[in-house]
Amino acid sequence: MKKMVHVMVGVIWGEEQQILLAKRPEHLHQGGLWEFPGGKLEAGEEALSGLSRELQEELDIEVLEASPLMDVKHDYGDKQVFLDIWQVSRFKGEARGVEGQLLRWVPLAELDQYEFPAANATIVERLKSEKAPSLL
Ligand SMILES: Nc1nc2c([nH]c(=O)n2[C@@H]2O[C@H](COP(=O)(O)OP(=O)(O)OP(=O)(O)O)[C@@H](O)[C@H]2O)c(=O)[nH]1
Ligand SMILES: [Mg+2]
Repeated sequence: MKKMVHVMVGVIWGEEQQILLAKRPEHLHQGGLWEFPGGKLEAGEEALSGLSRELQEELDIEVLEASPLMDVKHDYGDKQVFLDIWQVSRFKGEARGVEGQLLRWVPLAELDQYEFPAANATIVERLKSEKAPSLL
């Protein structure tokens, strides 16, 4: 059986209800597509710690407030992922692409215009059916 990779994924909300997207470098799995920042949970690591660590490493921001949104399992054939998706409603610092990745703040209504890995379709649907956390 293929092993399932546990991935922490952050839906990061900006002050004007935009969401932060990052472009995956071409050479990586699902490269060239847009994604929500995040990465693999390490052995023995708590979910929120893993999310905070990944966002610190990739974006140089400090997560101040986050809550679980949903889980998505997806089999890419070459790789099976368990996406553990959290919404980040408050953070400290200004996000930058530490690993050279392109970043873009995208209004919810424009998410459809971006190409995501297949597993992300259900996340985008879910976000479009909801309002930004600060408006709830
Ligand atoms: N970060 C992120 N990963 C996603 C998304 N959707 C999705 O299918 N994935 C998959 O989840 C896995 C995440 O791995 P990653 O490459 O970001 O992991 P990482 O940051 O820890 O990098 P590493 O390879 O250096 O350990 C990839 O297989 C990627 O294709 C998403 O929206 N965000
Ligand atoms: Mg990553």
